[in-house]
Amino acid sequence: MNETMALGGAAAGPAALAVERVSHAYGARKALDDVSFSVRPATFAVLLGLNGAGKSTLFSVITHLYAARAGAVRIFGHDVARQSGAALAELGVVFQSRTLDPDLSVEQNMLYQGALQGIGPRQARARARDLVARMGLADRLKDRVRQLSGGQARRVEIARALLHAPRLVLLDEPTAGLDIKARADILALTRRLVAEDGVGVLWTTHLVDEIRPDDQVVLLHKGRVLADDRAVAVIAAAGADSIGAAFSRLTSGAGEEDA
Ligand SMILES: Nc1ncnc2c1ncn2[C@@H]1O[C@H](COP(=O)(O)OP(=O)(O)OP(=O)(O)O)[C@@H](O)[C@H]1O
Repeated sequence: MNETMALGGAAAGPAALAVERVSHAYGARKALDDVSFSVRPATFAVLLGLNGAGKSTLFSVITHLYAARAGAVRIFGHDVARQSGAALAELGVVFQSRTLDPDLSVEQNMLYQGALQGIGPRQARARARDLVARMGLADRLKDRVRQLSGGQARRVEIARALLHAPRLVLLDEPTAGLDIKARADILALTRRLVAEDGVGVLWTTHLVDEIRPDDQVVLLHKGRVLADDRAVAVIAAAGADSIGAAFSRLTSGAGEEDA
């Protein structure tokens, strides 16, 4: 039985995300080398890797900004290259760089996204209000994004990514640059989406303290998947006593021939 089946069971319908033998290169530089893993629905999965591991490249392939040189990506069974509309309808994305308009209000940013997604204005307004409230920002709906803290703006970005009710959300280093409290808040809110709404999450980070024992961890290093299992199992398989120690053990020396 492979790890994917162990994590979710093979008979439970399509994976929220299936990355199948994906490779990508920038010229001669291999950024992703035969990457495969999957994320079951309603699962919090962590894509863990150091700078340059290939995490952002993988996000670009999953969101179809780049066409993979080889392999396929499926979102709830829909191939992102051949059934992009159906695949992307199930997907919400929070990119690493800030993408809100600072001069528009929180609500205007949300409604703009609603228009892009083809959601009617009444429905978009109601959903925006609900999601912003769930992110703990009900009283900031009419404020300009410029007036928010970095953590609050991140929460708006998460709310915006959820506007079209996707069942899979990708977050690329969402806590980068935030203080400890803001990081913890965003992590807790995102975990709640998994537990209460059944959203599948792929959370990219290089910070091992964001990982819980039961989380799925996909360890990406120099474009290759070195481990894919629950954190406790990754720790045990590496003969380590923490995910940090397992990470160090698994990555030391691995893939040096490509450096
Ligand atoms: N546009 C590009 N052109 C050429 N090489 C690139 C480009 N983007 C990324 N790379 C290279 O591909 C590899 C993977 O980079 P990528 O940005 O995907 O990693 P990452 O894990 O997201 O790192 P970070 O945490 O720093 O964003 C690196 O060696 C990087 O230098």
